[in-house]
Order: sequence, then C-alpha cells, then structure tokens
Amino acid sequence: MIEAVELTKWYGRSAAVDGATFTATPGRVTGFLGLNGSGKTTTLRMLLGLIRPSRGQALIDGVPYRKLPHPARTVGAVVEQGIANPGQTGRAHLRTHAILSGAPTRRIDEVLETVGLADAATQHTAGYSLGMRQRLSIATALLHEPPVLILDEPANGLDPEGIAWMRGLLRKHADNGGTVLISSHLLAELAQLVDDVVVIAQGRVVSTGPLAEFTAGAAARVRVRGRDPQRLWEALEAAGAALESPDGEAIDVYGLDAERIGDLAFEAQVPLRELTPHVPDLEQVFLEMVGTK
Ligand SMILES: Nc1ncnc2c1ncn2[C@@H]1O[C@H](COP(=O)(O)OP(=O)(O)OP(=O)(O)O)[C@@H](O)[C@H]1O
Repeated sequence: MIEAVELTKWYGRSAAVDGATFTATPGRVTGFLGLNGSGKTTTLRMLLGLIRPSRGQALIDGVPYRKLPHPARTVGAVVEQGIANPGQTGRAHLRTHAILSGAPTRRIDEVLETVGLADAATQHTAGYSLGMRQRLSIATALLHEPPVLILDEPANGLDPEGIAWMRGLLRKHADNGGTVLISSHLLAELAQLVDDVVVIAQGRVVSTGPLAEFTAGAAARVRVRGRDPQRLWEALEAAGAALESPDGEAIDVYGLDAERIGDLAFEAQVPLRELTPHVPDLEQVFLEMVGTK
C-alpha cells in the first residue's frame, strides 16, 4: 500500500508538489498522470525517501520508506533514465545491483527472462536501445521480488510490443497482490495499463479514482438536429435538459440520453436530421482536467 498524505515539497518560493493526497492499493495498478513539470518525479522521489518532504507524509505499508525494515525487498523502483555504467553487460549490471543490495544471484537469470533480455544479457548496455534499457531498469527493480513497484515513466521508449509486454507484467504483479504506481505524461499510454488514476496538475492532485469512472464525471453530450430547431429546443428544455446551440441549428443536449431525446422529438413531431451521442475521449478529459483545453 502506498499513501501520500498532504505531501508537499517547496523549492524556494514555489511548491513542486502541493498537498498531494492519494493511495495506491494492493492488487491494482495505479497510474500517476500529469504533464511535464507537474510534480510526478518529485512525488515519487519523496515516496522513495530520495527527497525529504517539506510537509505531509509519504508512506509505504504505513511507514516512510527509510523506516521500512527491508526497503529493497519491499519496494522496487524505476526512477532514473539511463544506466550508470554503459560499459557493463546487462547481466553484469544486474549482478552489481544484486550484490550491492543483497539480492540472491539466482534472480539475475530469472529477471533477465522475465523482461525478455535473456538473449541480450551478454551485450554491453551501451548498445542497448531505449526500450532495452527500460527493460533492464525494470529487471533491476524486480531483483528482490518486491510487492511494491514504483515506476517513473517506464513506458518511455517502449514500442507497442514493449507496452503490451509491460501491461502483462504489471497486471500479473497486481493480480498476485502487488501494488503498482506508474507515472506517465500520456494518458493513452496508461489507458490500457491501469485500474486507477491519480491526476496531478501544477503540484496538486486534481482527480483520483478508477479509470472506468474517469470519464463518467465528464458531461456526456448528445448532438441533435431537427427540422424545426425552435420547437425541438422547447421540447428538450421542458424535459429539463441543459442546452447549447453551436450554430443556431444543431443543439447540444446535456442530461438526457439519445433514446429519450428521440422520444421527445417524436412527441413534439419534429423529424430528426441527426442524433449523435458524444462519448468523452479520455485524453480530452485529462487535458481539460489539467487545464490545457
Ligand atoms: N531540485 C529542484 N529545484 C528546484 N525546482 C525543482 C527541483 N526539482 C523539480 N523542480 C520543479 O518542480 C516542478 C515539478 O517537477 P517534477 O520533475 O516533479 O515534474 P514531473 O511531473 O516529473 O515532470 P517531467 O514529466 O517533466 O519529469 C517543476 O516545475 C520543476 O522545475
């Protein structure tokens, strides 16, 4: 379980993260979504004990990271882009990490297999593609088989096949009772991957909840056109709908579904020219939420 409670980080006079409160629960993949510079990395680094909060709490299983009895065995993290020593092979990189953090060396081959790098294990990481480097970072995070995974933009550089692979990996981890918090600035990238979403904008958490409910709050609209716009408008208004007309002819209806609108038009004897339900697009909802549209 990951918990941020009123988490705040000030740099000089500006807050990189401002009173962020959210949870990521076991058995679910939680997406941490925000535009560049919105405070994602700062938040994740506070959760990992790499940055000290100015205020609030960053808790893993109820305690700050640094107070965990076995931090490396509890939390696996991908936070840095790039590999420290590009002259090493993939296997040597993992061996170094295993030795430094006390992971059993038998895990090296297991994680190489898990992330699909077994065949590239003896190549120098300098020759790895961005996607391969991401896979190696994920392999490093998995060395201790930690129940909690915190991944900062792990999908960066992965191709569609890589994303599909990661989706499978994270799903399995959550299905086995693990907790996954994964950040991204692209909702589309997370949409296939996550159960819950935490949206951050300018350091503040602006939305939390299941992805399935993410668009539910967005106003569903139905565009309708009738032969007699005035009469149609009056019938819809009488039924309690909120209405807008973009061009004096089409009517955007909020608060009634297409079936009801069709019935009302029929009762008012207005033949319809168009009846189009508009399903809110996830990306659009996100961009509206973070204030760029
Ligand atoms: N060490 C620092 N000193 C001063 N300001 C900082 C520092 N670290 C981050 N910031 C500022 O805090 C804000 C949030 O940055 P952060 O890196 O957490 O955002 P982010 O959502 O991870 O962005 P990105 O997706 O670009 O990595 C930014 O305005 C950034 O400039």
